[in-house]
Amino acid sequence: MIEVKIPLKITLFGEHAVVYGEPAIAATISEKMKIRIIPNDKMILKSNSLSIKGIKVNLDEMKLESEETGKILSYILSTINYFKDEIGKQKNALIEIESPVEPSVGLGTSAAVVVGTVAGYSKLLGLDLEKEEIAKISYKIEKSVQGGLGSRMDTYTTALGGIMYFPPKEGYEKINKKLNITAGYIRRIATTAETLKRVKSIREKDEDLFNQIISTIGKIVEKAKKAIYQENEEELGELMYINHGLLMALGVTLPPIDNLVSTAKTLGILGCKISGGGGGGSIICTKDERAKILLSTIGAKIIDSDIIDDGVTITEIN
Ligand SMILES: Nc1ncnc2c1ncn2[C@@H]1O[C@H](COP(=O)(O)OP(=O)(O)O)[C@@H](O)[C@H]1O
Ligand SMILES: C[C@@](O)(CCOP(=O)(O)O)CC(=O)O
Ligand SMILES: [Mg+2]
Repeated sequence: MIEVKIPLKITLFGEHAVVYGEPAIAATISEKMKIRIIPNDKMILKSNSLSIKGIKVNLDEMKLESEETGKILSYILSTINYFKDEIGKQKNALIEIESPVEPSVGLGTSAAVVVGTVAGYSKLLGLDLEKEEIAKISYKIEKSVQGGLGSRMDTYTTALGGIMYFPPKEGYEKINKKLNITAGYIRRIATTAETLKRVKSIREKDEDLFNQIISTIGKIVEKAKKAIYQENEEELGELMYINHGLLMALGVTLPPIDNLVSTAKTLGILGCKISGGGGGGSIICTKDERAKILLSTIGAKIIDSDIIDDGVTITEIN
């Protein structure tokens, strides 16, 4: 059996803008997804956290049919197909996913699923991929499932681990600094793929205005990078509020989250913002007990958001 552990991630700064070539900063947290790959006579997927709405059962073939099923399976199926079509290798396995959170909460669950499956399945196929290679393949797969939309941020962060700065357009740089964050999430209806399409349509409506917004986000990211290196938590917090405001301008925030963020500012919490794809999902604040209380008032689930250095880990258990 192969067991893969993949950390979830928070986006500190620059989500959405990174998709259009701007810089971003993300970090892995102590919440981890586990994927076990067990050789099997059939290809089977098992997951502890798939809430599938509107299930239909085809009694002729005893098959489960649902719109959600396609969405849920897409990242795994594309990974299996990648190795079949591009590498010419295939082996049946039971793929078991154990996630500490529901799918699609802005914590990089899609990247974790892809990175974990690429890491574990390639091992089963006898390939010994470096973490960077896992990140590269996973990025390609995640982007293709999302209809060609998406950045390298989530897959590279979850594969390589730590606080990661992504310069404009390409590359990455690990930031060896400490950061303390409080985080939680609320359920969201739209997936990141769907939110990305909506953001793209805003761009098509007024490209000039859109470019102004995302380039300002890019400037915030560069200032935030400096603030992290200088351990200036006040500056960092202030930049989180500004980044949130621009994400609101892109239409990816929600009223309860906007209220929380502005209440947090009034209370003197150093910084808060939405994190990830938006439309609900994750909220991060500078570490503060009051932020936990605020998150609970909107029904958010608090997560273990200690920033860790690990990326994906693969263990073979015989
Ligand atoms: N526990 C899981 N088991 C199987 N697939 C999952 C799981 N969690 C997430 N996924 C996949 O990731 C998709 C969600 O991606 P996305 O909306 O980008 O969420 P996130 O913002 O957390 O990355 C789901 O539709 C599903 O395909
Ligand atoms: C919105 C985006 O910048 C981050 C999405 O993060 P998540 O899937 O919501 O965890 C998309 C991307 O970078 O590919
Ligand atoms: Mg995702």
